[in-house]
Amino acid sequence: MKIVIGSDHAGFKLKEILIDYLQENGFQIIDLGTYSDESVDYPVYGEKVARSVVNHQTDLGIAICGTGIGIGIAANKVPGCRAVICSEPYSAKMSRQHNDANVLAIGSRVVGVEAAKMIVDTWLKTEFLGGRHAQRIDMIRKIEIKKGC
Ligand SMILES: O=C(CO)[C@H](O)[C@H](O)COP(=O)(O)O
Repeated sequence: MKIVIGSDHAGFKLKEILIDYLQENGFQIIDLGTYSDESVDYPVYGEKVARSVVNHQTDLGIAICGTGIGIGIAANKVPGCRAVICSEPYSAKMSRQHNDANVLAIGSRVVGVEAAKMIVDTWLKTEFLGGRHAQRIDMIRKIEIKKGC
């Protein structure tokens, strides 16, 4: 599975740790930056990660900023992106099963490294259930069309 990952400066260190962790576990990683802890703007990286997934260059995306909130909001502005901001594994699991979330946003200032690994593990191994949930995803897509996205 090909995973795209991106962060701002606040998420940089956690991004590097998760890249090593995921590569050790057999995932192919595309790292869209940032590449240091010099201050940058999270919307740039949220958009990059979301576009990579929505354009099918990668299967799923991980986006990290200080809280996960800003980068998750930015990612969700890209039509077709369903980013979820998660700080515990239950929501990570449900976001895949029910919402077919395609980007996971994590707050490096909110969750510790081991918790982040657990959230990522859960999210990546859980599959979308389809059925009634697929109809609801279709309704979300229709909202995007209505907005003229
Ligand atoms: O969490 C974030 C957005 O939701 C950012 O990482 C955070 O706002 C960056 O803050 P600073 O520039 O003070 O390091």
